[in-house]
Amino acid sequence: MESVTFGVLTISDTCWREPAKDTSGPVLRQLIVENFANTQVIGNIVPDEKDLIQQELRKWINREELRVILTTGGTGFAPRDVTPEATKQLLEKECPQLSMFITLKSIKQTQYAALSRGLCGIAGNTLILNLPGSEKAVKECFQTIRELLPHAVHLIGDDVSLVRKTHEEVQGSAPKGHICPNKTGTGTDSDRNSPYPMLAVQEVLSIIFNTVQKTTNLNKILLEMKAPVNIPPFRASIKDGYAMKSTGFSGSKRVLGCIAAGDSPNSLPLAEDECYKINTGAPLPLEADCVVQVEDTKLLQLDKNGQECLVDIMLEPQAGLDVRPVGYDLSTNDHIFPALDPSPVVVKSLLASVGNKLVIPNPRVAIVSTGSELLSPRDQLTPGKIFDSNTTMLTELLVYFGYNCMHTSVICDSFEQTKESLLDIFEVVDFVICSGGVSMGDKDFIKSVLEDLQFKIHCGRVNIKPGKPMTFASRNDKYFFGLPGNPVSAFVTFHLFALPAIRFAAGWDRCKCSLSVLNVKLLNDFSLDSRPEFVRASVISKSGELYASVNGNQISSRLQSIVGADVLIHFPARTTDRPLAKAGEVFPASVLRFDFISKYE
Ligand SMILES: Nc1nc2c(c(=O)[nH]1)N[C@H]1C(S)=C(S)[C@@H](COP(=O)(O)OP(=O)(O)OC[C@H]3O[C@@H](n4cnc5c(N)ncnc54)[C@H](O)[C@@H]3O)O[C@H]1N2
Ligand code: MOO
Ligand SMILES: [Mg+2]
Repeated sequence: MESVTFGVLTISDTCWREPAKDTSGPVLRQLIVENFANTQVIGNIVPDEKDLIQQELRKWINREELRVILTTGGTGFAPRDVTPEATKQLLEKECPQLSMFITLKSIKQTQYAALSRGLCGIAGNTLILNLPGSEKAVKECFQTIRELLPHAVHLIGDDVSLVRKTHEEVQGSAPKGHICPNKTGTGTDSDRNSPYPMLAVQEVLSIIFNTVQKTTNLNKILLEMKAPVNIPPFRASIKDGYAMKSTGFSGSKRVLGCIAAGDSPNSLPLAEDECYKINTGAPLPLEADCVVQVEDTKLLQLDKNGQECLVDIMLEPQAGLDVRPVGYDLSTNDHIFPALDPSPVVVKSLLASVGNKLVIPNPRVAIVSTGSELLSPRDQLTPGKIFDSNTTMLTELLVYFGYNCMHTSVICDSFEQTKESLLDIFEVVDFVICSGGVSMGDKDFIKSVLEDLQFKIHCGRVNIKPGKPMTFASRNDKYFFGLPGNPVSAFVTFHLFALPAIRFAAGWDRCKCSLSVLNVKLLNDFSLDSRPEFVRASVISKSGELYASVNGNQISSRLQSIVGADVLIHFPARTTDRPLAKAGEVFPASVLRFDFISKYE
């Protein structure tokens, strides 16, 4: 619950006199910290005096960032119990259902809960809850309200993004259903808001990982794989030089011939004053056991054909010198992969090195672009039309990350044609990465087609900029990503959601599926948006420290913002406290490409 402060006020004459006796206050503070990451908690103790209670409450209510006050004590029937009376006068709105809810839950533990008079209500942007004084009661009440608090704070602050964030941060038992943020409606004429809740990025990723099935258990396959051959399969020379017996000495030796890489190992007799000229990687003659590099020799004589026939070996030969024994790099039955590395470059190269015919099955992916306005980049531009950049961009991104695109198509904005095409395409692929047609327009048919095809729409909106209407749906082991049509939205959501899903299906570990994240220092101020924003930026390395410069106008239609985009900076949503990301501040950023530094200064 970033930038939210809780206040815990212990109200008790005894504790005020002897603070060590206050156990409920510290317990509450601890519960808050344990349950809501990144929150601040302040605490104080006041006696059962109405004025003093109100004085402290007012101070806290006036603090903008202090959004929840939990009082403990002074709620009972004793003459000096005045917490509810002190609280009531400060409240702008009472929340009797919340007090009733707490009481109903507490009564299940003890009937004495009926003797607590605690109030709940709102003052300014602060929620105030009167909890009883006993440590046990405080713990029980906290459990009761724990899951309601983020939503309550969000509603009071009218801040959709904050509740998303805080909701995720409720540790352990976050509700499985989604909190419905404001502006979620039925999508009907009388309520034209999107019926899809805006999910947080992490929430969508969890859904994806819990939905997508691995097409192959890459880790298991790779870790269990044993080498069917030795590398090298023969004793190989490490140098260009002369192969000989180490039992011979330095001095002049007759050159019996030349052995090149690819020659089969010779088993001819070899005397101590004889040698073979040999190349790096060539097999040693059976009787030789060392190589002396050409730099440590001198040519003494050529024969009449111009071939070397006598050389001076200038150093003492030693057994094993510059020889790679059989299986030195990898022995038969050794594990081929000493560790997990999902990189297709690594996996395919190592498999090639052992002559393994195994092909690791990758997910079958199709790229689909929707839009009646789309023309192939090869066509002539005509009025009202635009060139289709998404098909090329998404196909190239797939290839860049090591996957094949099995199929591409461009579909016009028609329900029937979209439905028919998707049906056909899903016959041959596991994943469709589609762009366009997922927002609120009457030609945006993707979601209704998915429903018609009995796909489950797991996500219809994400709380990010760009990419809000990103849609993820599945049916059995078929997966659909509806990326928004705006080219930059498609670019960003491909990296954030589609790529991790494909990698996961391909057998990658969850933690490796998303792009790597590093910290960058911002070079210029940037106005934060009401949605968390993923901003294209170039990385500049200044004496080894990484800085980021935002790539111009970030409107989601402007594909130019991906030029020189090394990273996507993760900016949090704007809050009243923090409208700006300031130059010099450090932010996490997802690395978009392997060569991710644009400039060294
Ligand atoms: N009433 C609302 N309208 C819109 C909302 C909203 O919440 N309420 N969301 C906006 C956001 S955010 C985005 S992003 C877009 C997403 O739109 P769609 O996914 O429905 O995509 P289209 O409407 O088909 O196209 C949007 C835009 O992108 C251009 N486009 C589409 N495909 C391609 C392509 N292959 N190559 C190049 N350009 C493409 C298309 O021409 C449109 O200009 O919706 C907002 N609307
Ligand atoms: O989310 Mo849209 O992707 O901002 O333009
Ligand atoms: Mg649209």
